[in-house]
Amino acid sequence: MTVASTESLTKVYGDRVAVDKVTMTVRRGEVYGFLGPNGAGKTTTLRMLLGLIRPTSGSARASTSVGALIEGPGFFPYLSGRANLKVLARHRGLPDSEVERVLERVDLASRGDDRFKGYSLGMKQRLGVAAALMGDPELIVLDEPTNGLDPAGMADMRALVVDLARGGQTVLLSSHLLAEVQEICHRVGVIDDGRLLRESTVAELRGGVSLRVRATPEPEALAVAMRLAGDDGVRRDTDGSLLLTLPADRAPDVARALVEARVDVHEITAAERSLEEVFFEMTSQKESVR
Ligand SMILES: Nc1ncnc2c1ncn2[C@@H]1O[C@H](COP(=O)(O)OP(=O)(O)OP(=O)(O)O)[C@@H](O)[C@H]1O
Repeated sequence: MTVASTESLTKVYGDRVAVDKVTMTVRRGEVYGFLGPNGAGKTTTLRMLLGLIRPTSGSARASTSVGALIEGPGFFPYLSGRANLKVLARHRGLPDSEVERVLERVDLASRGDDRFKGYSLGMKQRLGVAAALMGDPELIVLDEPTNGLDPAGMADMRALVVDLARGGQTVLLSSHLLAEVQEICHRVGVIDDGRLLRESTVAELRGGVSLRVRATPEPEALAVAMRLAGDDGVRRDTDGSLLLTLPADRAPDVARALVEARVDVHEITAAERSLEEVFFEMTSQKESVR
């Protein structure tokens, strides 16, 4: 079930198209990674989805309750984390018990009485997530939640997102870090230069698992590979090995067929493309179309 979606969403600033006909959907229960380099249009898209700015054309809607951490959370520096959340809770008519629940959720309960001012950046971000979780919204939107954090803070934030997802929380997060998205997201929308290049699961995006085969003589190996994986299912890698689009459990079949064809097998391994490779391939394809 879709909890948030955009349809041909567009935002123009002067002569700059910040977001260009973006159509995306976030489904209930998933961690959706909105992935793209700085300036790609992620924040602008999220702000339109949250109704903070108006689209130039197209539409964006969240069909459910939403909590968000979108720009550096505005907390009072001299109040404690707990007191800051209480201010927000009063403002929104929520009980103090909700403050305690979300402080526990982001693992800040024991530091809740410290002044916000003295928090590390990671703790400040986690307090921001706590604020977004107040009132138990079905969807939470996190704009670059790990940006600026040190490695430990990033790891904490990733663990928190994974933990929220395990509890059934739907999360939409933006990131320019491929490794991060690969690690914690179920589905990804790749955005560059305002345009959504692709939307799919992380696994689909990487093109599934393929088998890397190193065998000689090469022409005979290629013929066998094509017979098993189809003409379109074989690529030759730069080092001369063959990449077959076949699931890893077909490795024994491939080995047998090669041996039967009197081909010497030097290596058969499962090879998965990293999201990084796919991303650069995608963005360079886009360049060449221009
Ligand atoms: N209020 C604004 N006025 C003019 N241009 C803007 C405005 N907001 C964003 N832009 C431009 O729109 C483009 C997309 O910006 P946006 O902040 O959405 O990108 P982003 O992917 O979130 O990048 P970052 O991670 O750097 O925030 C950029 O070129 C930016 O300069």
